[in-house]
Amino acid sequence: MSTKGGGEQTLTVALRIRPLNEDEILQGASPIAYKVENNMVVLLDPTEDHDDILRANRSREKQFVFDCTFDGSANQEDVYEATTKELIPNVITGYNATVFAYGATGAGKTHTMVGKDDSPGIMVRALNDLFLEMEKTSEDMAYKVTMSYLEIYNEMIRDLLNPAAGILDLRENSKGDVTVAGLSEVSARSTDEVMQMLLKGNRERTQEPTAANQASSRSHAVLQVTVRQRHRVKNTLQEVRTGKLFLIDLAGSERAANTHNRGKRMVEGAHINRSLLALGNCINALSEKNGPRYINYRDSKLTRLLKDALGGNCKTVMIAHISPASLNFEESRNTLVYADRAKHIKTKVRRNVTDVAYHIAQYTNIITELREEILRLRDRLHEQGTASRQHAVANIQAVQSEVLMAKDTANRSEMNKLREQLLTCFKDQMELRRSLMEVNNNTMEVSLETNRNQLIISEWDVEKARIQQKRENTQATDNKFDEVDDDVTEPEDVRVAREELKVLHDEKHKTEKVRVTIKRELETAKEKHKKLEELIPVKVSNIDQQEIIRQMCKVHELEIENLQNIAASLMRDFEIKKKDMVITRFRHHRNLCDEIIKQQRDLIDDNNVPCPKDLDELYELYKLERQDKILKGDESNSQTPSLKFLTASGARSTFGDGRQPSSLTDLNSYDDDTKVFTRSAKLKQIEAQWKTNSYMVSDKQVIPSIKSRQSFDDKETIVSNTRNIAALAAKKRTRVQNTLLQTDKPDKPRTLYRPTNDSASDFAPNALTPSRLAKHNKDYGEGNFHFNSTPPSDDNISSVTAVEKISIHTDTSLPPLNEQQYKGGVRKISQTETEARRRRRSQQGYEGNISNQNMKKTSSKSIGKPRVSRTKLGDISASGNITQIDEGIAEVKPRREKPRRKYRSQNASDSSSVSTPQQNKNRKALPSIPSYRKGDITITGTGVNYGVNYRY
Ligand SMILES: Nc1ncnc2c1ncn2[C@@H]1O[C@H](COP(=O)(O)OP(=O)(O)OP(=O)(O)O)[C@@H](O)[C@H]1O
Repeated sequence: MSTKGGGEQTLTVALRIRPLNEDEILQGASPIAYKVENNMVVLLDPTEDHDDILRANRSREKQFVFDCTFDGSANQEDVYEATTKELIPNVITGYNATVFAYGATGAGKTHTMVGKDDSPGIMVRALNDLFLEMEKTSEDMAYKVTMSYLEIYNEMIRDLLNPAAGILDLRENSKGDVTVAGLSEVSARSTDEVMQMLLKGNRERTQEPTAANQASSRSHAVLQVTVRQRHRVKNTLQEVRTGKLFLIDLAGSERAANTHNRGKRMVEGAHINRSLLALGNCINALSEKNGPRYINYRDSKLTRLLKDALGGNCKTVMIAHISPASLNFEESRNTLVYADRAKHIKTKVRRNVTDVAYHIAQYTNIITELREEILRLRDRLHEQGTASRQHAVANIQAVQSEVLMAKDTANRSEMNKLREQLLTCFKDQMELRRSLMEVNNNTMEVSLETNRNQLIISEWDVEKARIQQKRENTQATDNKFDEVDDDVTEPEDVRVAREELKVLHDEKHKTEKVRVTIKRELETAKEKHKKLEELIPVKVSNIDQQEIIRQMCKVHELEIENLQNIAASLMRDFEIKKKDMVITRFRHHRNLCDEIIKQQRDLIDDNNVPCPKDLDELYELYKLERQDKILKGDESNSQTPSLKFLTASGARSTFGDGRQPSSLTDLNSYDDDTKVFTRSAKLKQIEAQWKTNSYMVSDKQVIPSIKSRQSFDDKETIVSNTRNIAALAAKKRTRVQNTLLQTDKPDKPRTLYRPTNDSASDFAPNALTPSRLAKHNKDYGEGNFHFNSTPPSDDNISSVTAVEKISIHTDTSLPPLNEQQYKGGVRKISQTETEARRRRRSQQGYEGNISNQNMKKTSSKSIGKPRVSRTKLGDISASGNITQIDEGIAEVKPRREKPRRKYRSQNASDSSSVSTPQQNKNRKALPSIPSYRKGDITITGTGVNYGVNYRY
């Protein structure tokens, strides 16, 4: 082994003054040692005798200067930092270093070197730093750390790490190197392992209580740490640096007087003192100014072990300890004197380097180790490369992920924006469409309400004309032609109806304007929607998101379709209700005819009026038809739809109490006011006759029973009229048969009656003639107003075309109002004209002389004509048009009652169902009035709430 570098260095001496302990304070000791500045200590002599003349001029205090001093305020860290820390790097790099604690017993040596758990001493701190320092250079250098821990107790060496080894011997080789034979040298790889071994060794150390120290160390403890350092790469010539660190806690010198030791303790003390004396002698010798003379290390095992530390190749630090108590003045002074001498001790510090020249035989091992090192380094590089590659890949993926996320976020944001815009557009469109439907609904309601008011007005016109006619008749009878009073007070209802018509007219225009505006806005919204849809592929790149938006649009289209279906359904309902209204009207007319025929038949039977065979046959045929219908349920069914409709529609029930008629009698037995088709006064009277089993033959005459009808004396008239009816029936039947022969085809259903052309030609242009009825049915059947099965477009939701069709259709299918009536005026019949008519009728035999000719004439011209039939019995049909119903039975349209009875005049209520020839004499033809009251039908279906859930 050689030593390189370094040089001669003096011993570093530090002094630590511990605080006064409790015992010392109790004994009244006073502090006599003080630290002055960083490296001076002042020791006062507490035994100064002022009477001693010889010492009178001597100073009481002694000053000592050391490399560093510590007083009671210094902690373990301060002492370690100042004395030991700087030695650690030197030890690692191959230098020897020794730190030993010197001082009297109880001065604090063990406290400084070993310390406690909460305040570890120099040993723990130095070992900890040693491993930390090696870690710094572990990449390039390989270290091997071994430690041994021994004590010299009573001049015997014990292995504290292996106490079982017993007493160990010191041996010295030829080079003078001192070793302990059999001392265990334990390898340590970490600080923890070193600490565990140190604690174990301390537990094995001999400590006994003395008077001076409760835990007095009775031995010198030597901890040796050897660090071998070499480069990791081996060569054929390897440099190995070996540094040794000795950490020594000496036993304290003690005076028997102070320790009061006896026996074993006294023997221990003697050994301690002898070894310390040998140490002192060595220090004295080493510190001589003239250079060291012979140094007797062999006097004690302690000095032999410290040979290198004191005078050899070692950086040595001595930490002297003293008590500040005046009681320990002598011990403290001695320690200070020894420490002060030690300052002059010089050592030659060199690095311990061993050059290992390997034998050729070891080359194989070296090569193997080198290869292993290469592999290790490669693996390490690979690991680092892999780790860095993985890190790079992870980084790239993270960046890509972030980019994708950002892109996705941007895309999603675009989609959400577009989606919001589309949703807003959809909602706007739906709102507009709903508004459009409401407007259309309103238009329909306005149309219905207009019709209703027009009817009220037209009926009043009829009523007014009738009242005026009656007055004219009265005045004619009284020959007061000059005093005709045309002033008939118009009822409140009619006045209201006229006002309502004006309001409705304005309302219609306003509604139309709103409709146009809404349509325009809807077109704008649709344009916007179209543009937004075009933006979908541009703004949304994600296919799935595009699909989501497209599906959303599809949902919107379905919502529109749904709305269109609702609108179509409403229109259909509206149309059905209209048709029901018309059908019901004709059913009633037919029932009325049935009733008339029945009563006429009863009259014939009751009076034994001879009836022509043809008439009988016709009647039988009629009965058969009737029974057939009843058997088929047509009779009841014919009522049901309209009744159901009326009840369901929320309007007034046909029979007020919600019942439905089961027969013709039922139909006629309910209160008029609740009926859709109000019964005429005549029908009411007929009902009254049924109830009282009486017949009203004139306005004022009531016959209790048929058999007691004494006043009804004109049997001849009845016979005559009956003959006329029979003749009429025969004629009709002949015509029917002729027509059938001419026009019937095998596949056509046989009809009993067809109007001839000539009679049809006489019909009033607006009356409901058979041909018009056929056309009407055809129109209905062919769906003049129909809805496609395909979803309607916006136009057939929104357009009022449908409503207009309904209006047109309604106007066509129902007997129209006279233009004059629509205008609210009634054509005045002048007295001259009235008289002329009267004369004309007189010439034609209407004045009670009814002939076959007259009857024939009447029958041929009365069909569909808005005029009065002047037959005695036929007066029943005086106020209506004779029309044809599908079974070919002549139906008489009764003059309908007014919608509002309250404005019916008293005179009007007196109208008889069977008027006398006298009464019929001057009667004018009344205008044709539709026999239904539109106002009685409330189309509540058009007011439904178009609740369309708009969700996406
Ligand atoms: N700097 C200090 N601060 C506080 N307490 C201290 C200090 N130094 C020593 N002491 C206390 O003084 C007592 C004696 O110390 P210590 O055992 O270390 O003395 P010693 O010199 O080792 O004695 P011995 O030679 O008998 O073993 C212990 O209780 C220790 O805790």
